[in-house]
Amino acid sequence: QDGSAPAMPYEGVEYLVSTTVGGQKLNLDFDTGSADLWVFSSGLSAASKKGHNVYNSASSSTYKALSGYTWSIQYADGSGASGTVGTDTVTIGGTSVKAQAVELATKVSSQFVSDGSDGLVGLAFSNINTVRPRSQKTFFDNANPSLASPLFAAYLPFNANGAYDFGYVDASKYTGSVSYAAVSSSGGFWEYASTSYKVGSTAHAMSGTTGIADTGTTLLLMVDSAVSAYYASVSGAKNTADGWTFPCAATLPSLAIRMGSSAYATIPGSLLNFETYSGSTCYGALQSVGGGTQNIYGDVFFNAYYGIFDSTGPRFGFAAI
Ligand SMILES: CC1CCN(C(=N)N)CC1
Repeated sequence: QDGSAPAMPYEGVEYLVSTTVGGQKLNLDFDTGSADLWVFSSGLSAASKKGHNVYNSASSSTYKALSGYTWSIQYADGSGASGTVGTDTVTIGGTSVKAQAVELATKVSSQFVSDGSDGLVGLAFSNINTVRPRSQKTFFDNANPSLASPLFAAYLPFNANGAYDFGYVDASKYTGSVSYAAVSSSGGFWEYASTSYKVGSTAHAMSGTTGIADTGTTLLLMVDSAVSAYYASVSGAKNTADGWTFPCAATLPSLAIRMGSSAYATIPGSLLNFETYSGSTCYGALQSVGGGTQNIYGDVFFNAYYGIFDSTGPRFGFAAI
């Protein structure tokens, strides 16, 4: 059954969705860049639990342990978590899954202790789920057969309440028409070709590069050729040990990103100043992805576009918000 759940912005770095697991309410970070649903659990140390809602499987009448199953995940930023596994009823907005694999964290890295989320809902493809000895399905894969349309969508406006829609595209959340990029899921991500970009109106090739639609990453992370070309047009921009900074008074050009083999998605300059770095120096929302040829289009992308994760194809749809 279809549903929509509010997504609340948290400190400009993520969006949290109130989710019930076995009737217990948790604020979870929806992450289309991973495929594990894991929660802070009663098995964590007191220090790790500080400031978080915690799931206690012992007080859920619908919890079933998966004996001998474990999970362990490391994220790109070096953070990580691990623990045990069971199933329980998970409800997000109006969409419920009865026997969803719920991964109970018995260890979490310091980044998660200081983070606002009580865990993650992985919405990438189930082939990268870390549960062993048998990998488990994502909430979307489990819910999919019960949805009117086999898709979910992310509406994440800048510094405002957003939503995740399951089973339908909400035409009230975007303007103009939807464009689509063909997705290759073999790497586990909502990944598509992204082979050129425009800084303002100047186009540049980005041959052999892909992008992933990643609600679990805050910024836009791109290959160095694109990031250098962008900041070459920003006077006073500097690549510091912490990343690219520029004078807060600088006028930032727009960045148009080619999505698949067709349309461009244009991020306005106003969304490309992430935060004050120090004094009158600001920190860019566009930063280097480090190595490789896979760009990571995070929340800043979704601040400009409604994102449609459609399992038909699969394909990724985008429409200006
Ligand atoms: C490719 C990486 C992107 C960031 N990640 C994530 N959102 N969970 C990890 C994978």
